[in-house]
Amino acid sequence: MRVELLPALTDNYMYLLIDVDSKEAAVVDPVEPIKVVEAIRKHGVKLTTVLTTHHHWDHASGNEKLVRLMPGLKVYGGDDRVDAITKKVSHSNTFKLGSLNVKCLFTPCHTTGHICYYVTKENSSEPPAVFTGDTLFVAGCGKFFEGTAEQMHKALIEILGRLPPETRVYCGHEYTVSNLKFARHVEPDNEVIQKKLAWAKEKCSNGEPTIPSTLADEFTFNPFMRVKEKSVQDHVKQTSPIETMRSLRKEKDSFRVPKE
Ligand SMILES: C[C@@H](O)C(=O)SC[C@H](NC(=O)CC[C@H](N)C(=O)O)C(=O)NCC(=O)O
Repeated sequence: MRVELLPALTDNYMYLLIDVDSKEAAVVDPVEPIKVVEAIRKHGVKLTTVLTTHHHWDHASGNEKLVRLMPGLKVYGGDDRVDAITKKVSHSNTFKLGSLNVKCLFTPCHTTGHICYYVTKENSSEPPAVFTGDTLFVAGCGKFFEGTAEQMHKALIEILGRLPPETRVYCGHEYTVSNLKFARHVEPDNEVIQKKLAWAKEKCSNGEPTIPSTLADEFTFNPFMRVKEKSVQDHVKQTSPIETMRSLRKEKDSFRVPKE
């Protein structure tokens, strides 16, 4: 499989997912359809599928226009509020994209109908990929607009956290630097966070993406995936992972990101 990053708006990512064997492609959250059409032409692939992570305008508002430009597209999503939806999916639904297998992971919390898409290639040593929308970001997670700490704990730890550690994480926004500044505030003695922050600042100053990450790496620097760690629990003065999740989210919602 091949994944092309397509930056959109100010800090969103769309992704072109290509099955190299069949040249069939899907696009994740095509908020800027013209850029998608250009990418399809550039890569000479056949777009058949739209994977929508959630209904927010900065992810789903390009669906209608893309379907008008390319009639016949299948539009997947987990919420009736997703524009132009043709295939409503739920947890563990699977389908094929050429030779790739796509599995839908229901991760409600940022929105009630949020879906992550987990992609594997059979009989291949290629690492899997997961498109996490606004559930899991590099070093952070989405705001709990329509859900609870229990739901985000389930999404991050029990669903995404149990995928193979080498799984590549493709998220919905470029928030890595600000997320790592919050992670550093939570765990000032965590050297992995310091190194990842220096790396992410360098990438961003060169205009390069910090995506993808891996699930194994997220467990080393993402405070929302480290809610079992004593250092993280101590920071928020909690002893349970779910209460730690709740407290971290509350604190980050009003965290003032330092300039440096
Ligand atoms: C409605 C739509 O705009 C979103 O939900 S975007 C995801 C959301 N982003 C923000 O609130 C913007 C601020 C952000 N902190 C930033 O770094 O620029 C979100 O869930 N953010 C996660 C977070 O931890 O802030």
